[in-house]
Amino acid sequence: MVKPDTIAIIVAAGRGTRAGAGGPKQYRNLAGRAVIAWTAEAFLNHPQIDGVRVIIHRDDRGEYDAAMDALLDHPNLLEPVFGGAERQDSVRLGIESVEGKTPKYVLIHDAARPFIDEKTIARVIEALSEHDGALAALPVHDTLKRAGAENIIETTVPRDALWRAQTPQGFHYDKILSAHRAACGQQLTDDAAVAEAAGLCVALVAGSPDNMKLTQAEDFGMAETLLGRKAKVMEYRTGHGFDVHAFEDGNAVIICGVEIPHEKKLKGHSDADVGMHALTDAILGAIGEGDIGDHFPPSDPQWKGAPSHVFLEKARDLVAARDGKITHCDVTLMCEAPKIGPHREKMREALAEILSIDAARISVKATTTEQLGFTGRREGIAAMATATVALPQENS
Ligand SMILES: Nc1ccn([C@@H]2O[C@H](COP(=O)(O)OP(=O)(O)OP(=O)(O)O)[C@@H](O)[C@H]2O)c(=O)n1
Ligand SMILES: C[C@](O)(CO)[C@H](O)COP(=O)(O)O
Repeated sequence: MVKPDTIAIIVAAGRGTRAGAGGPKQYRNLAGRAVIAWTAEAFLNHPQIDGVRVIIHRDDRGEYDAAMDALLDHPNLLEPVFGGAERQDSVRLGIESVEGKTPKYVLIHDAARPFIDEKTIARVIEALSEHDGALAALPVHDTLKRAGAENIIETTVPRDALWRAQTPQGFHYDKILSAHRAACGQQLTDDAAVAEAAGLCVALVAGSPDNMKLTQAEDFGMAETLLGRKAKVMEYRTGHGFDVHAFEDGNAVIICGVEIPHEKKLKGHSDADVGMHALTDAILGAIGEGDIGDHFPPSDPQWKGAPSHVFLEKARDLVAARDGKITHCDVTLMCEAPKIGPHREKMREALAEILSIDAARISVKATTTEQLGFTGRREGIAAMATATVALPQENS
C-alpha cells in the first residue's frame, strides 16, 4: 500500500443545537445539496489530499449515506467512523481511526464549514513543512469589548495580534495524535489549543472570509446568499473535429495515444495521431479557439515528430483557463485495419489521463467504410470527434 501523505478528518458528529430545528446542520440542504456534501467534496477533489474520513454520529448513518450519495464511490472517501460526545472526542477518534495508514499530515475540518476552498487547504498544508501545525485564521478587525453584568462594558480588549481560528487545522500526524490523547478530558474548543497544550509550534495562515461556520439558524440564510453570489451559470457547448492521415511505410500507428503494431505507419508532421488531432480540434471548436494548426503551425519545425498529447494538453489548458470543464468526448475512427476494438479501453484511459477527466466521460468507437473510399482502400485513417464543454456563462 502506498503511504498516504495527507488525510483529512471531517468532524460531522455534532447535533447542531444552536442552529435550531431541522436536524443536524451538516445534513441540511444548502442550495440543492447537503452541507456535508459541499464540505467533503472540497477535500475529496483536492490534489494534495489522499484520503478523507468523515466522523459521524452513530444515529446518523442513514442521513450520511443519503447526503453523500453522489460521492460514495469517490476513490479517496474512507468509511465513516463514529464520533464522541464533544468535538474534541470526535477529532481524537477520527485521528485514531487512520493510525494504520500512518499519514504524514492530518487536516482536521468542521463539516459545518462548507465554503472551504482549495487555496486555503493548500496554504495549511504548505505551512506544515516548517511547523508542527498550521491553521486557517483571520485577523480581528473589529474593536473588542469585554462585558460585565447586563452587558455593561468592563474593558476594551486590544485586538493587536488577535486572530479568529477557522478550520482546516493541519498537523504532523504523530504529534497531534499524542497531543489529543494527552488532552483527553480537558475541554478545548479547537485542535490548535490541543497542540498548544502539548507545546507544539502552530502557525497561522490566511483563512478566507467565506469560510464561515454554520452555527446559528440565520447562518443558513447568509450561506445561501454567498452560494448564490459564487454560483456560476454554466452553458454547454459542443465542438466537432475531423482529421485524416495517409499511410506510409512503417510498422506501427499511434492512435489516441496508443501504439498499435501494423504493416504501415501514419504519415504526418507530428506523430500523426489522427484520433487525438480530431479530438483536439473538437475541444478547440467548442471554445472557439480556432484549430490545431493555429496553435501548432505545421510550418514550425519545433512540432516535427511532436507527440500529440502536447496538442491535446493545450486544448485542455485553454478550457481550464476559462474555468470550463470538458464533460464528454466521443471519437470515431474510420479504417479497415488495424483492428481498434482490442485497444479501445487503453485509448479511453490515455485520453482521460491527458484531459484529467474520468474515462467514463470518453468514448472511442471505430468503423470500417465497407471497403469504400480511401479508408476502404487502406490508404489511410480518418477520425471524427465531438467534445462537450461546460463554460461559465458570460455576464453571469
Ligand atoms: N460531538 C461533536 C460535536 C461537534 N462535532 C462537529 O464539530 C464541528 C464544529 O462544531 P459545532 O459548530 O459546535 O457543531 P455542533 O456541535 O453540531 O453544534 P452545537 O454546538 O450548536 O450543537 C461540526 O461540524 C460538528 O458536527 C463533532 O464531530 N462531534
Ligand atoms: C474549531 C472551530 O471551528 C474554530 O473556530 C470552532 O472552535 C469549533 O466550533 P465550536 O462552536 O467552538 O465547537
